[in-house]
Amino acid sequence: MFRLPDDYFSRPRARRHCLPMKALLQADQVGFTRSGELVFEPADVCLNAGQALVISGPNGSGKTTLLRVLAGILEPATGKLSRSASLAFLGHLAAVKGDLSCRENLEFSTRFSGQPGMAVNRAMARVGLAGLGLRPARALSAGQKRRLGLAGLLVARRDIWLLDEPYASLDDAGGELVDQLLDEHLAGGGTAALSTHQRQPRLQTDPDRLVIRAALRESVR
Ligand SMILES: Nc1ncnc2c1ncn2[C@@H]1O[C@H](COP(=O)(O)OP(=O)(O)OP(=O)(O)O)[C@@H](O)[C@H]1O
Repeated sequence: MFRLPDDYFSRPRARRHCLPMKALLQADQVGFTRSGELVFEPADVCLNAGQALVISGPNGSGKTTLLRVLAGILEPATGKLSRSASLAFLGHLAAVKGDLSCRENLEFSTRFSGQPGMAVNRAMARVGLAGLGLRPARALSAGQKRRLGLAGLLVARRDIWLLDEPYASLDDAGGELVDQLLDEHLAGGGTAALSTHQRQPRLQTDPDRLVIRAALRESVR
C-alpha cells in the first residue's frame, strides 16, 4: 500500500507534494555562486505533474538565476538537481530570432522537438497572431514577441515549463491567455515554474509558492 514519506508533513509546503515517483523536476538545496558568493539562499523545488510553482522575490534576488539553474543552463554550485521529463525555458526576453518570420521561428522550434505539438497556424491563432506568419519577428511589438514565445511552447510539446516573467509586456487578455495555457498544460500532466512581478497567476489549482531571498551582500551586488 502507498505510504507518505515519514517527513511529509514537516516539509515546507513547496515540497509537500514531492513524492519521488512523481517528481518531473526536483532540486534540493540548489544554490548558484557569482564571484564566490551565493546569489540566493539555497532553494528546494519540486515540480510534479499537474503542479505549478510561483517564484517571487525582490529585484535582483535571483529568480531568473534560479530558473536558469533549474533549466540546466547554469550549473548549480550547491545541492542536487534531477529531472525526468522534457523541458522548455521561456526567458525574460522571448528567444525569438528576429531575422526569421514568425512562421519560420515556430517551424524552427518544431524541428528541434522530439514531441511535435500543435500545428503552427493553429498555435499562432491561439496566441492571437493569426495572419502574421510572414512578418519578420523583429517587427513584432514587445507583447507580440511574448505571444510568439508562448506559441513556441505549443508547437513543441515539453513536460516542464520554466517561464521567466511570462506576463511581462502582455495586456490583460494576454495575461488571461497565459493562465489558460498554464491550466491546459497542467491538466495534460505537465508542470511549470514561473517568476512574476506583476499579475499573479489565476489557475484552477492553487500553485505552490517559493520566495527567493538574495544571499549576495549589498557590497557585492
Ligand atoms: N551575468 C551576470 N553577471 C553578473 N551578475 C549577474 C549576472 N546576471 C545576474 N547577475 C546578478 O545576480 C543577481 C540576481 O539576478 P537575477 O536576474 O537572477 O534576479 P531577479 O530576481 O530575476 O531580478 P529581477 O526581478 O530584477 O528580474 C543580481 O544581483 C544580478 O545583478
